Amino acid sequence: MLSQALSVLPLNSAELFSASALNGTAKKVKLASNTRQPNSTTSTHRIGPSNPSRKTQKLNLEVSPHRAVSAVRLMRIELGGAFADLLNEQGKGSGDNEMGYVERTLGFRTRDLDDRNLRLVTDIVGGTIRWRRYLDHLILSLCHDEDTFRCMEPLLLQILRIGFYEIVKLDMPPYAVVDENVRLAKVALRPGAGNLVNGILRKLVLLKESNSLPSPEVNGDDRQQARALSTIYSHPVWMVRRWIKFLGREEAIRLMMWNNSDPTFSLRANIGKGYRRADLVAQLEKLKVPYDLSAHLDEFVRIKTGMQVVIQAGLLKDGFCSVQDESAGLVVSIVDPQPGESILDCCAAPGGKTLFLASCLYGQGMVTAVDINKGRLRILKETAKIHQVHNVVTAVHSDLQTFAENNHVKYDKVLLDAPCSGLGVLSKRADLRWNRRLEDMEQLKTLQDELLDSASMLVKPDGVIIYSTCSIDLEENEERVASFLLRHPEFVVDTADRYVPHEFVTENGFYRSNPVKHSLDGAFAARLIRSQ
Ligand SMILES: C[S@@+](CC[C@H](N)C(=O)[O-])C[C@H]1O[C@@H](n2cnc3c(N)ncnc32)[C@H](O)[C@@H]1O
Repeated sequence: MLSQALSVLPLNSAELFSASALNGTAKKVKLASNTRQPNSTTSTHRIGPSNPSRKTQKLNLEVSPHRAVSAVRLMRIELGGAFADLLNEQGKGSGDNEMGYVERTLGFRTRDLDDRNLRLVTDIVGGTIRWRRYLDHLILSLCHDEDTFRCMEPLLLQILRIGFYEIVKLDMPPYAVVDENVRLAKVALRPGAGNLVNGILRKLVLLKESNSLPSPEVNGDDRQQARALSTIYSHPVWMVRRWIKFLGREEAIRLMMWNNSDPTFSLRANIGKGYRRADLVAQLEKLKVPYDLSAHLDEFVRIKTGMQVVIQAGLLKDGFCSVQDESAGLVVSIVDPQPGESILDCCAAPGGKTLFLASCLYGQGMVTAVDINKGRLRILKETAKIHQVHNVVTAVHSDLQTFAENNHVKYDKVLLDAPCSGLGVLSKRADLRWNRRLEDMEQLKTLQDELLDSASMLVKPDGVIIYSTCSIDLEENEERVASFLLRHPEFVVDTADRYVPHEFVTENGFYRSNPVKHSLDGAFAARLIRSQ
């Protein structure tokens, strides 16, 4: 299925050792030698009894652990498209699991990551990915020639990107950054790699200190201007061109700046388990995590920092709360679930909206959660149990089209949270901008139309279908709805005004959150009533 082909899958380790990080070309690369002799500070340790299965490992105390882990994680992401944020890994354990990758890639382990190091890894990885195009522009301009850049080993390139990001965007003390990254290159690769990093980073420091970092001129025709902006704001050219066309240049720039900013996260108190926002707030205060109450949704709070603390306190694992952006919570407001209703969630996994919908039923009614992806559906089922809403959730593993053809039950409400480009969530999904291609948009639109047709077969007379995406793209949103209404005149728009604050309602009566205006992820929903 196209949707599966477009999804971002974690990297398998065999690929890690055979694919090229550069331009997606499949050439054999040597990341680091596993036969390297231990250097003077590399000692052999048996890691404690907490994991007896571990064999003797080389522990390197010389390199800074967060840089080594960041470089390896960056390679994994670039080579395989894994998620960039720690939320997708299991809190503290993520550093531990990751050490296996570090050892296989670099030939040594580092000290285990403490909380501070974990935060640094998240910041460095997220920022380096976001700014990749801009950083590469700087690196290229400081390389001896273009070939040096194009043929650079993946690990060396990541070390340079980290150094450039730390100096240019984090304004860290430059000579400490140079020393640390030179050491990493020397130990993980070879002395000559360290010399190269030293030379290039020192040139960068001089340019920065004299305020003369090279920046492309924004002039020429539309394409040339888009190219320059795409380098300055570090986005793919096709996205920049598309946003300039649909949003205008100034708004496109504001959107890119939002995408490059540190993401904020929202937490939803799990009412299914009897917790209210006041309980969540009490927990956050106990943990000293700063928060803001959501202005739009009763059970939500926003946090800018402290996600690690929340994870480690077990609030997510125990089902006390969920991470859910308010923009997604507002889609559930558009569904307006009521106790006793039968609701079909067509593309449900991993279940963010299903769980919120189910908790609003207070034990009466049913959410049928369909998804084509078995693994993601398993997560949905497990989380429904933890959240104690499993009594009102039925999970069905199926292609929606097959389900619609074979299932004769009709539902009061049908939510189609369609597979989409994710262009509304680029601030949180740092790597996504580099994985999307213009060609994806056409394929996604076809899939969205097909899924809408299937979903519409499952709505009762007078029932409602809600079409939603986490995209800000007109063609995936308004245009899909317009095209659906032409094919299905039996549906009419029910304006979103009754369900969400007016500031989120478009002139056509749809729900739309705008990252720049609302400081939330971008999302869209249309509520359509079946008249016959
Ligand atoms: C945007 S995600 C859904 C997110 C989910 N609603 C949530 O809030 O967590 C889209 C989902 O559509 C599923 N999907 C894609 N094609 C499908 C199909 N033909 N039938 C059923 N599910 C499909 C994908 O597996 C994916 O889980």
